[in-house]
Amino acid sequence: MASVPQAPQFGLFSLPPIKNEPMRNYEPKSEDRIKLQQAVDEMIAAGPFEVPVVINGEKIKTGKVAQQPNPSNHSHILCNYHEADEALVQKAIEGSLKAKTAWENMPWNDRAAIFLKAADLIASKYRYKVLAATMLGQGKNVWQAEIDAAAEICDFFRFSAKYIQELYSTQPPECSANTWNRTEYRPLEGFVLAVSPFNFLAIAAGNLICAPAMTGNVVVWKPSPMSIYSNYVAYEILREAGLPDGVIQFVPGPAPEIVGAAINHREFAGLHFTGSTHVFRQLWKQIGNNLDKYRGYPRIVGETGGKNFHMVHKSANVDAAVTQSIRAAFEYQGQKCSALSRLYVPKSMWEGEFKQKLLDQIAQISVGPVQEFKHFMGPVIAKHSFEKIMGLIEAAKKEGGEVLCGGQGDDSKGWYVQPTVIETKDPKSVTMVNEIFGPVITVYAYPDEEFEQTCELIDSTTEYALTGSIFSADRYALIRASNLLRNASGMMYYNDKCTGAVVGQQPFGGARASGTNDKAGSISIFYRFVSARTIKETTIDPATHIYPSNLE
Ligand SMILES: NC(=O)c1ccc[n+]([C@@H]2O[C@H](COP(=O)([O-])OP(=O)(O)OC[C@H]3O[C@@H](n4cnc5c(N)ncnc54)[C@H](O)[C@@H]3O)[C@@H](O)[C@H]2O)c1
Ligand SMILES: N[C@@H](CCC=O)C(=O)O
Repeated sequence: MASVPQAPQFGLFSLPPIKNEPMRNYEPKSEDRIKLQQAVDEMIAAGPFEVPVVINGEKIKTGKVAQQPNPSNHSHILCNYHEADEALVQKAIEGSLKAKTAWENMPWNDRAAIFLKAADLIASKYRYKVLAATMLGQGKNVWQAEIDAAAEICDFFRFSAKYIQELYSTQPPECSANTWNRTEYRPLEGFVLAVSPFNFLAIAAGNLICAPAMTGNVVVWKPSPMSIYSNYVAYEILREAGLPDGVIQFVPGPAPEIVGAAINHREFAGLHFTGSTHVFRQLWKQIGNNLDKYRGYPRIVGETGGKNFHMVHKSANVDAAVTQSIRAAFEYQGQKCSALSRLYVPKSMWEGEFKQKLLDQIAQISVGPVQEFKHFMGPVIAKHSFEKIMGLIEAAKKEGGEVLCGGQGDDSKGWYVQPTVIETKDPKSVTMVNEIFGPVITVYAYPDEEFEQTCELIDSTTEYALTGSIFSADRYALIRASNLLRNASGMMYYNDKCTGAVVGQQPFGGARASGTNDKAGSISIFYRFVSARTIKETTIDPATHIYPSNLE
């Protein structure tokens, strides 16, 4: 157990300049390309790796082992990981509560320094290793891995420091005579449970665990079984950067058991979740049922599913709308929560040139294993995803949807699904409504004169409200659609694709069934993991209890 540091801080420190991590290109024959290819090849040859549970800094090999396959080639096992059980969750919680006093007493600049160092380590010494682990484990091609596991994760660490500094500086604007008002932003009492999705390392390690930890909370982290290895690599980097024992406990294992044990604990203070809507709803209900058990009211933060749209107006630039739609729908095989899933195009434009241009560009997309850098698309994450996606394509066909391209999958070596476009005459058909999380878009060619009615249709088609875009060269149409679609998404793009939010630039989150919209990548999220205490100090004592108004 670390002793409680009470280091004096003789200065109000500024942070080093905070900027987005520059993206690298990995063009053929570049040094980055050669070194990354080497890291990928070495990782394939050296695996499978062994990943322990980590509690209080101790690496625990439970002997109950599960596997994370490489989705590009599922006979290749990337890692074997040890699973925790309920007893280890109790140990993790107790250990984190013991680590809490020292952690929350650590001066803010020292806490920040750990995460700033982790960002610098990822950006330099470990860049290729983190990228290789993300490519092989999560089926990302180089560019998608660079977005996530180099740029966004560093951005989360660095911008979080900036936002917390801003939060701590947010103080009451007024003090009456002879008083001093102050606000301190205490961490929550108890521990925070972080439950992360497979698809973004940055969301898991950069946001879900670090937003609470950086504000002084202790965290029990249950990573996704489909991204264990990259998550563990990032965790080890945080440890190398100086994260003390017990502050973040790494607890992989069977989800209902691990999460259930944490949620049932009296000291449960908050859930930081990203994943599917149905799991989040289930957890919220479990928490609600436990309310009498807890010390306080747990904070519940969850970003969940999407059914994202592009709305194209007749004035739009067709080439731009086509290209942006392809990127939004098929990058990372449609496995971004923000991925395009519903495309609305005026009928005359669709039949005129949009449809043909879309199909011509999609025909050039290559799909293949991520270690072959040339492919625009890789595999989907797992067998169950492959089956769900293929099942939804079949369901769309049964409802009369016409498959214009793709519709085929091959799971013999890896889980590959071809980029698929379905045209529907029924704007509320199955693939217009349900989240697919795969490389499939459904197009509805709307009557040219029904632009406004189609906006209302978009708004009322699904329960989700995550991301959406409007393509229009006509500013009046843009404004009209934006007003009609005000509540249809938490992220609205004008003449841009509906994916690709950047920390520090486009705070991310959706509403309705898509989440609590606490906007990761902005100051807002940090308010959820602190419990402010207001302090008023009086310097001059009153002489009497009588007020002037009491005088005759
Ligand atoms: N809105 C966002 O910011 C955002 C970002 C990324 C992903 N997502 C969403 O995440 C989903 C894809 O990720 P996923 O497949 O990892 O999601 P998921 O819901 O299957 O899993 C998320 C986490 O919950 C855990 N989990 C699963 N079942 C559980 C249960 N019964 N009890 C407790 N925990 C359980 C998983 O093990 C994992 O750690 C999509 O719906 C996507 O839209 C949303
Ligand atoms: N922030 C990412 C999406 C993360 C969800 O999976 C984007 O905007 O594309």
